[in-house]
Amino acid sequence: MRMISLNFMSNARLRSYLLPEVERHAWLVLGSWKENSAFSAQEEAKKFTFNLMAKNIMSMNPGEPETEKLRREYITFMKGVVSAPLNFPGTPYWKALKSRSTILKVIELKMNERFQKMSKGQERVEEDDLLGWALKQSSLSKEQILDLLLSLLFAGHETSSMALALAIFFLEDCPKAVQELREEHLEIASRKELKEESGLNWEDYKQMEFTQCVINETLRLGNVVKFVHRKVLHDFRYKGYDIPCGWKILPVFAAVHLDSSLYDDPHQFNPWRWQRSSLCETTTSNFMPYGGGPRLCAGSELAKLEMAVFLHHLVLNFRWELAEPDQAFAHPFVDFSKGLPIKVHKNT
Ligand code: HEM
Repeated sequence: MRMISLNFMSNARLRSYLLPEVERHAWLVLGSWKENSAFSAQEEAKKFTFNLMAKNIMSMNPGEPETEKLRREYITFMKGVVSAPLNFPGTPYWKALKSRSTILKVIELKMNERFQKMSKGQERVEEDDLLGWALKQSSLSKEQILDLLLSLLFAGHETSSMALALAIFFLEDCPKAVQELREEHLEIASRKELKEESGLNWEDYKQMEFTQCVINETLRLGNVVKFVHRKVLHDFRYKGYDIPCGWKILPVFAAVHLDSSLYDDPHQFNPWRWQRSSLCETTTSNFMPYGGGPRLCAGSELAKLEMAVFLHHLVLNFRWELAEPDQAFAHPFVDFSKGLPIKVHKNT
């Protein structure tokens, strides 16, 4: 299943297929923003990443009733994922279980429809999605495919939308970074205008150097995934402590990312720290927002691309401010208590 995910988000697919898709979905969301009216930036970021995933996993189109229903079910599901396990009508846990089974039914329906089409040779070119790929892998059972699609829909939109919301939040408080970001993207946009090109390409993306610093700093300070679960496979000794085989351990990334011996002034949003070459080389031990080892995030390159492309159009087209004060908290997933309400003004 990991191999299918990795192939689906391979470098070649990112360049040729997913980049234009990401840009199209970013525009769909940003194009609907209304001047001077307050809305939840977190919800908008979720809409962007969810629609992108739903389209590329199961060819579900943004805005269509079934896609909207699935998105709403997902929101209910997420609200109950970390609630007390009280399974009686009305509790968040009960609602989450109901939503999970509705989501699985929708995926199963899509799977059956596709299976029928494939057996009749009626598959359409635009349905070159993850579901199609998974069905062609005869080694996967129906349950495994359901599990793969559900996991990717979850892994692929909750984290990157939160990272994007955090970037919007940190940047709002750092006008100098917004200014530098805007200059970088204006340069890319004017170069494209000279060449009479439309639509971002891979070379444009590779020019987004300061943007990558903003993304790194957002992930370091925001800690979208604070820790992961691991099981100890053999006895080992760490810093004088004996850790026995079979124990569960939680490597806490946030502790590393906010360690003042590794990062100066670690609670400060400072994207420029990533411009220093020594830190740019730091990937595995000091900076691990995508985890590490054999379970390293399969979608890290897609996540970076999503954030960079969204930020490109955001800074080129809008200025924004918080419509009311809000704060990110971890419970244990990072969330904004008010959904990060913002107001935008179009750049003239
Ligand atoms: C900023 C955004 C993201 C962050 C911070 C993030 C973080 C992580 C982390 C920490 C893990 C490791 C979990 C563990 O070791 O137990 C992980 C796994 C995973 N992520 Fe991401 N992720 C992001 C975006 C994405 C996206 C966009 C996708 C897919 C479209 C994705 C797909 C996956 C998958 C499939 C795994 C499981 C890998 C495996 O177990 O083999 N992630 N992610």
